[in-house]
Amino acid sequence: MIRASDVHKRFGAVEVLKGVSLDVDKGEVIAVIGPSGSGKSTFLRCLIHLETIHRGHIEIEGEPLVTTNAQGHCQYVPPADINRVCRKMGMVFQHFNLFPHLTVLQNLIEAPLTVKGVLKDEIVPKAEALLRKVGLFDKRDSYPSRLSGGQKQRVAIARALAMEPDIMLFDEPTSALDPELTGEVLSTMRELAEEHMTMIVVTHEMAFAREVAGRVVFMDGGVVVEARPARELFAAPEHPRTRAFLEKML
Ligand SMILES: Nc1ncnc2c1ncn2[C@@H]1O[C@H](COP(=O)(O)OP(=O)(O)OP(=O)(O)O)[C@@H](O)[C@H]1O
Repeated sequence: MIRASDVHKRFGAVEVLKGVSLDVDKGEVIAVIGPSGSGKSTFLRCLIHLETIHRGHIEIEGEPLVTTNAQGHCQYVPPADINRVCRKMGMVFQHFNLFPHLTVLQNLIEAPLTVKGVLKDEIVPKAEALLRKVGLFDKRDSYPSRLSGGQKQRVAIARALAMEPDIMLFDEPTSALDPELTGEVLSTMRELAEEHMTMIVVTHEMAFAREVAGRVVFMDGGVVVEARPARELFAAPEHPRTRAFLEKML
């Protein structure tokens, strides 16, 4: 569950998020769509504290990450709490961000061992089960450089899942892939959605947004223009900007 309200973010003098609000319930799958530069990735990165915000409130699974008082003073919770709150989320990036010097299995177990202090005997079978789930058990001992882009991204998803997050954030997970490799990644994500994982997916894959997301958020110019059930938004966009964007994309 995520509650984000009135989130503002600047890079230097440029305000790229101008009061973004979004509530995501447990088990919801949200697709965030919109033109390039509209602030989609920045918003996602703010949710998991890869970027700091200048104003607004963010609450993850009922716990505050950052609040803003009546005087407009923005305050994050203490660092230990930031880490604990952010560990409730896993993130998958456009460019996979796997550790190149570690094998596939080592990539999966690294954070559970070092960040969570899970015992190796406990995490290895879990990691192996996750690799089976994403269809890559046979790549257990391979290094990332030997994998295709689609395989790397499925490892990245399994690695995020190894931390047992409540929420998964995906930042354009198929944008760096050749078109023939996007399907395998999208079907892994579709499976997660069917298992009722709470997911926010920043994507240019309109078919995925329409078929898998429960709700679609259209962002433009650093604001949420409309956020509605996927079927409704695609069938009858309310805002002219949404309509113009969809006409270009579909
Ligand atoms: N680290 C940064 N420093 C300065 N400006 C940034 C930084 N990151 C993003 N921006 C700017 O913020 C704006 C929003 O970028 P963002 O990546 O969030 O957009 P987006 O909607 O995800 O775009 P795309 O679909 O192309 O990925 C852009 O103008 C971008 O250039």
